[in-house]
Amino acid sequence: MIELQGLTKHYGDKVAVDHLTCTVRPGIVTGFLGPNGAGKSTTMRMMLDLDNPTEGTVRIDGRHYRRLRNPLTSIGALLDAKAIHGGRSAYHHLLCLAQSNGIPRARVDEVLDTVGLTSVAKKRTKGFSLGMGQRLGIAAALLGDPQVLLFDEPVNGLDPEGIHWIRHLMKDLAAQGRTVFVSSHLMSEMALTADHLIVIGQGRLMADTSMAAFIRENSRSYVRMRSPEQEQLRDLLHAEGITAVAVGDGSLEVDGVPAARLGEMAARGRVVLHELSPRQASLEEAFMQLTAASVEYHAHEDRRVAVRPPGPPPAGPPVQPEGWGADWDAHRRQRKGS
Ligand SMILES: Nc1ncnc2c1ncn2[C@@H]1O[C@H](COP(=O)(O)OP(=O)(O)OP(=O)(O)O)[C@@H](O)[C@H]1O
Repeated sequence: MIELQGLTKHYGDKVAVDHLTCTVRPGIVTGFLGPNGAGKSTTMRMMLDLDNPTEGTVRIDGRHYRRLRNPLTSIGALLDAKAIHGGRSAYHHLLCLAQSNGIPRARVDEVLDTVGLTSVAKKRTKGFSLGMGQRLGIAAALLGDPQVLLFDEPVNGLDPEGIHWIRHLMKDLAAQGRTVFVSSHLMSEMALTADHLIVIGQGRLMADTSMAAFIRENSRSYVRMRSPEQEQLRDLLHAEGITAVAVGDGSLEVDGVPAARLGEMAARGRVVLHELSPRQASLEEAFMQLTAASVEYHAHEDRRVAVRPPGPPPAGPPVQPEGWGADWDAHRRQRKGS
């Protein structure tokens, strides 16, 4: 597990991480969320001893990072996939890491196979597309077969197939009993991957809870009802002391009463229902609700309009990864499709 105790980081006057105390447990995927500038990357860097805390400690399976004999065999991390020597091949990049950490050479082939890079293992990494770079970074994280894994924005640059792959990889790693700690700005992806969430805002802990509890506690749940006899339905509910709020699209919203009870009431009152649906806010809504006050940079309404005018997006060329890496990605997709 990873234990943070009063972890704090100052950059001059700026408090990037502020007395963070929490434990990241094994056997589950723990998501790490926070608005831009909340201190996620700084926290992850301190976990890996790449930055010194101003105060507080980080322990990996009970030890400080510097006390780990071969760190890669205890903790693996994907922080910045671009931080690779471009002149080296994927194979040599991993081999250097293996040799300096006492990891057998055979493991290099294994992890290349796991991330699907075997066919390009001898190519120089400077030709790699964004998605291939991410896969290579993940291979490096897995190299020492560590019990603890950190992934900072792991789905960055991956196509839908790659995103699906990393989601299942993280779940499998957790199911093997490992500690998996992952940050992402993609809320829909986080909702599908993480079992537990640690949320920070302006460096401070805001939530340390299960995904289900986080959504329940930070969002509104209600039941949506639609009826061709809306007035009768409202009167019926009113008679039972229930307030139904009419929303623009002709439906009613009811807070705090289970859908089953509302359905039974409508049946007893012989009111026809066209819709009776319990609604729960998404992770994104719950996250925005919780962190609204701690967002460092807000978009200015006028500026946003200026940047993105109404109508279809301009017909410029899509941003594509350059070099033969792009071809490799396209071929891989084609192979999958055929
Ligand atoms: N080397 C540094 N020198 C000065 N300030 C820094 C440095 N690194 C980070 N900061 C500041 O510390 C705060 C936390 O930054 P950090 O990159 O950890 O946030 P983050 O949650 O990872 O953000 P994002 O989601 O945008 O990646 C920010 O206000 C940032 O400007």
